[in-house]
Order: sequence, then structure tokens, then C-alpha cells
Amino acid sequence: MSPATGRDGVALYCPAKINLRLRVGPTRADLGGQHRLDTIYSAVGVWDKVELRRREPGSGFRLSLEGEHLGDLNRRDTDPRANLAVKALLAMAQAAGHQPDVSIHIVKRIPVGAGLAGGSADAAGTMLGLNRLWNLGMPATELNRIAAQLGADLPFCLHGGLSRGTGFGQILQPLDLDGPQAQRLSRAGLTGHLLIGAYEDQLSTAQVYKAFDLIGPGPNDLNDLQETACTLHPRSRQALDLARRAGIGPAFVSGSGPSVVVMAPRPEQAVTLIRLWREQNAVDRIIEADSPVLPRMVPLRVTHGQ
Ligand SMILES: C[C@@](CO)(OP(=O)(O)O)[C@H](O)COP(=O)(O)OP(=O)(O)OC[C@H]1O[C@@H](n2ccc(N)nc2=O)[C@H](O)[C@@H]1O
Ligand SMILES: Nc1ncnc2c1ncn2[C@@H]1O[C@H](COP(=O)(O)OP(=O)(O)O)[C@@H](O)[C@H]1O
Repeated sequence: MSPATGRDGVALYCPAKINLRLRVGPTRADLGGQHRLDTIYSAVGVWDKVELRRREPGSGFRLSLEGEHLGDLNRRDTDPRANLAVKALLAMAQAAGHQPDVSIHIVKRIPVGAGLAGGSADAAGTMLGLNRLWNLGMPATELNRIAAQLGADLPFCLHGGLSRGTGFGQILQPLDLDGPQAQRLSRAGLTGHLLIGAYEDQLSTAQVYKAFDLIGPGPNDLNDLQETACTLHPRSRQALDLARRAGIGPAFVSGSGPSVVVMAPRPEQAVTLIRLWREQNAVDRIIEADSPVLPRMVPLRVTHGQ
């Protein structure tokens, strides 16, 4: 049994992401044709677990998935190289001049294709874990550069907590969790205990952004993509309306959706909302969590032959 130093294996607890504000501007050539964003990211305590273990030199990578809600990851014909965690492994291996002889085991709890950045969370966890496993000492600037090439919200997922995001979402201004901006968000009821209403349905981020160019933002939404996500997925609008009529909130769609987020600081609010959502079959899965949170890494005890 190797000592729990992380020398042969590390486990990462990767939080989901919501947007407490999401302003979407026009597509820009200097942003690679992506929309200019001004957003407040907040990491949420819905955790994927990414376990990384060294494999024999030259044996290549191996990916395994576990979880009850794997969405379109569950298809037999899915190429493992399409998994964002594998893309992160290959990008880190290339940047570090390393062979990608690593097994990646992901325990999925973050709903897939939900607007919660589950893929980016796993990819960020893989990057942080490899930086430790391979003793790279890669600085945050280099990790951010690689992350931004893999996904717009991946740089945020490396850090967690609260952060403003601009550019296409990759330019970060982390917010001090005790600072004035975090306190303002807390006074607005946008931090603390929340409920996520999730669906077996998925929405394609690319499709939502494309439809946004035709539909545009709602008049008073925290999230400019919300009107589009609710148009494409009406059950999300139903779930939000139930929360609003019960006076529970703020309530909004998470990122490109379809999942919805309702801030529920008091226990009785959560009980009421869960009852309403279930009575009206407004959501498929309800998750209670707190926000903001930070990613965590722990050494893995690797028994030989594992
Ligand atoms: C919408 C947001 C809000 O935080 O999160 P999710 O809902 O995906 O979690 C993000 O902008 C999603 O980030 P991410 O999921 O990494 O998107 P990517 O894979 O990089 O991009 C998928 C596609 O979305 C479009 N895209 C993405 C970001 C952006 N600023 N403008 C865009 O137009 C592009 O068509 C891109 O090809
Ligand atoms: N490790 C992963 N976890 C979740 N989705 C992944 C992963 N790797 C690739 N994907 C793909 O990314 C797409 C978007 O998934 P996800 O990041 O969960 O949603 P969103 O972009 O809406 O936050 C899905 O269709 C899924 O097939």
C-alpha cells in the first residue's frame, strides 16, 4: 500500500456551477465567434468525484463512469475521448510532455447537460489532480490557459468559490468570500442554501446560445439565457413560476439550463417547494445544496494491482 501522499492516486471533489448573473452580449470575432459575457459564477455543493490513478507506462488511459444520472454519457457508442475529463488529461499530457498513462474514474452526481458545468467540473478536477500526481507545479496562469481552450466555464471550475467572468467567460476576477461584493450577493439572497430542480432532458449549450440570438433576454431575468432555456424547455418555466407564486426565491435557470435554481434560506421554504414541485411533476430530480463552495483534493490509497 503506497503511503497516502497522492504519489500514485488522487481524488478530487468537483463542485457544480451556477450563474448568479449572466449578461450575454453579441458574438465577437475576437472571442472566436462566441458571445461576450459578464457573469457571476458561484460553485455549488453538488459534487462529482474524479479519481486519478497511475497506470503502467505505455498502457494509455482508461475511463470509467459511475452514477444513476449519466444522461447521454451512458450511450455504449460514446467515444471516451469525447469526455471532457479525458480531453483535459490529453491536453495536460501534451503541455507537460507526459504520457497519459492514467485511469480516470468519475462518480457523477452533477446532472448532465443541465447548465451546471458538470463536464467542466470533471475536466478541472482532472487538471488539478494531474498537476499533483505528476508533480508538475504548473502555475494557475498556465492551468487557466489550457482550461480556456477546453471550455468557456472551465477556468472558473479550477477555482470554485465566487468569481466574475468576462470575455467568453474565461477572464476571471475571483471575489473574496468575505468581501463587499460577496456580502452584497448574500444580502440579495444569492448565497447559502438552495434547491436545484433537474431534468432527465438535456439542453445543448451551443443550441441555447444560437436560439438566444433569435429570442433574446427576458425583461427582468438574472440570466439572459433564461427566456431561451424556458422556451426550449417549458417545464423549467413551470418550476420557476411555482417558486415565485410561493414567494420563494430568487429563482432562475442555471446557465444554459434546463435545470433551475431556487434560493431557499429557510427549511420550511425547501419543504414547501419540494412539495409543490412534486405535486405538479415540475422537475425530475431535486437536489439540496449550499453555495459558494471550493473544490477539494485528497490523496488516494492505491493498493497494488488496482
Ligand atoms: C452557458 C454557460 C454559462 O456559464 O454555462 P453552462 O450552461 O454551459 O454550464 C457557459 O457560457 C458555457 O460554457 P461551456 O459549457 O464551457 O461552453 P463551451 O463548451 O465552451 O461552448 C459550447 C458552445 O456554446 C457557445 N458559447 C459558449 C460560450 C460563450 N461565451 N458564447 C457562446 O456562444 C458556442 O457555440 C460554443 O461552441
Ligand atoms: N465528464 C462529463 N460530464 C458531463 N458531461 C460531459 C462530460 N464529458 C463530456 N460531456 C458532454 O458535455 C455535454 C454538456 O454536459 P455538461 O457540462 O454536464 O452540461 P452544461 O454544459 O449544460 O453545463 C453533455 O452532452 C455531455 O455528453
